[in-house]
Amino acid sequence: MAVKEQSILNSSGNKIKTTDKEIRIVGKIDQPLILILENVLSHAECDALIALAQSRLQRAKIGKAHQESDIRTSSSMFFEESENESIHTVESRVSELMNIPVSHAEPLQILHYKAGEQYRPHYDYFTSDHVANNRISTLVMYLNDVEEGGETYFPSLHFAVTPKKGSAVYFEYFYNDHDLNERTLHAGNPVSVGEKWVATQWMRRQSHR
Ligand SMILES: O=C(O)CCC(=O)C(=O)O
Ligand SMILES: [Fe+2]
Repeated sequence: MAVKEQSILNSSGNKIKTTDKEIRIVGKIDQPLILILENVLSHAECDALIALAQSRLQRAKIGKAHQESDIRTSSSMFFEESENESIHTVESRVSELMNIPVSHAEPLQILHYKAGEQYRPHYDYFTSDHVANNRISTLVMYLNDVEEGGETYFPSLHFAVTPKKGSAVYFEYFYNDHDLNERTLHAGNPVSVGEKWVATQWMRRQSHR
């Protein structure tokens, strides 16, 4: 059996304490490390992020050419770094939780899916050969409860995470073993009923800001 690779997060025990929150680990896969986390954001913080994002949403643009694409049919926006008190609080907590300095963080992204919208299976890391400062980990925070559908789905692991307001799924893909990284392939399943709001934090290997 291969040697277990080091993970970024210390996930022993059933909680992770940050300066201002006690986050509960309610589910876990080991290799690659995937954690289901509760109490990452308060309901008030979820509502505030949605309200701030709502007016600034554009049709999701992905890829170098920034074309609209079927890969992701949701709408998205990015907050400016620490653009206000609540964004700053969330960024600081998330960086503590993910055990990566905030200087490695990409801008916090908000995604909004309406019924029928989805994000097809993808890797969060860049797969081209010469990426100098690739992504290493992701936190997807759920800002609302979805009536039906909209799970975050890991097809290689046959594992689905149901969105729950204030909860999150964490995963990392900085492993030397490429198979482990590839197992983090994931999708946002189509929303069947209702809508879905998430905030995504991607972390880079080195400073990005
Ligand atoms: O909406 C989801 O459940 C997944 C979002 C996602 O994969 C991403 O933002 O990279
Ligand atoms: Fe993703």
